[in-house]
Amino acid sequence: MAVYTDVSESELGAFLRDYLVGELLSYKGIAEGSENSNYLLHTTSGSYILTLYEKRVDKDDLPFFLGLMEHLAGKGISCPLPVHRRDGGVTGTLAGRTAALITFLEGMWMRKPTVAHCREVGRALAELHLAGADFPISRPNALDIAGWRKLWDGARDRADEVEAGLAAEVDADFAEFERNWPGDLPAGVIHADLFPDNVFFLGNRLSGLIDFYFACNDLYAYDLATCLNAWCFEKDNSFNLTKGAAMLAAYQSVRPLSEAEKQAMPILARGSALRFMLTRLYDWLTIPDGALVQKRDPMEFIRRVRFHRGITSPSEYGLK
Ligand SMILES: Nc1ncnc2c1ncn2[C@@H]1O[C@H](COP(=O)(O)OP(=O)(O)O)[C@@H](O)[C@H]1O
Ligand SMILES: N[C@@H](CCOP(=O)(O)O)C(=O)O
Repeated sequence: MAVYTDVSESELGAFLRDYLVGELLSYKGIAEGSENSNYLLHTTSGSYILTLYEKRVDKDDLPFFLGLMEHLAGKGISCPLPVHRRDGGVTGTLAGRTAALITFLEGMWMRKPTVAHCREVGRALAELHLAGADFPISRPNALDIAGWRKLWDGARDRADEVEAGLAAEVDADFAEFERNWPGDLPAGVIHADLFPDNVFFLGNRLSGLIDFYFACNDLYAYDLATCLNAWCFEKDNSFNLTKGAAMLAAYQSVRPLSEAEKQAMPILARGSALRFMLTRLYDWLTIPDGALVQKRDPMEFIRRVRFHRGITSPSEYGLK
């Protein structure tokens, strides 16, 4: 459960007086998510999500994240909107944390995504890339290779507790990424964490995207590689070629990939898998047992790294 910070009714009531959202009727902590504390609120004017920003969100980045949601929504992307306070601001302080209120999005995330869902996500990701292209603020990716390195420095000594030999394996990957990571591909605003729990559906139709708190400027194809990792592997860790092909074709129906982007897909997918393995590993080793958050398995993503290491052609992802 991701509620790191408790909020009392009186504190919340006082916080809401700065907004034009009516009277608080009820609120409860949301069990899902892992980065921030989230509450679902019902007021006399409707439903809202209250987010209290925790450790991985730098408060100076909030104008980027919240401004991006407004920008994308203005371009027709279905995503939450920050609710403005009476004084025009979009953040306040609650229970000692910076906090924001955002609009509630209808829909639910897919525990078992199908080919049709993967297709919808491919198209939505490309639309997001196009819609974000003229967003005026930029934010470097804090989880680029240098950011991975910092996580690794904090986890390496204990990595072999998770699997014998993991430290040496990841060291070798780093050496290759630091030598061969592509730098000159098309780049712009990316979501950077478009996993199934961040995409809502009503039936088979995508109803919206949430959780822009890793969004940044980086390679578009890297964002697509993250979606391949997040959506197109089965529970037994096998890659589902039909899902991959559907996602990639749908993406390209909106934003065709250049030949260089296609050729870079194996290393991008492998790097993206390592990035998620590292945040998971770091959390696995540092979050105390019994904390109210569901820890995610780092091994799921080292298996993806291994899969991508064996890819010799982008066509093995179903890329045309
Ligand atoms: N705008 C929204 N509308 C409806 N539900 C939301 C919204 N934002 C978040 N949620 C709910 O809160 C959960 C956690 O949100 P998320 O942004 O993924 O948190 P975290 O950043 O901590 O991972 C989501 O899985 C969803 O159930
Ligand atoms: N998607 C990441 C974890 C980030 O959690 P989210 O709830 O903010 O999407 C992973 O699977 O490791």
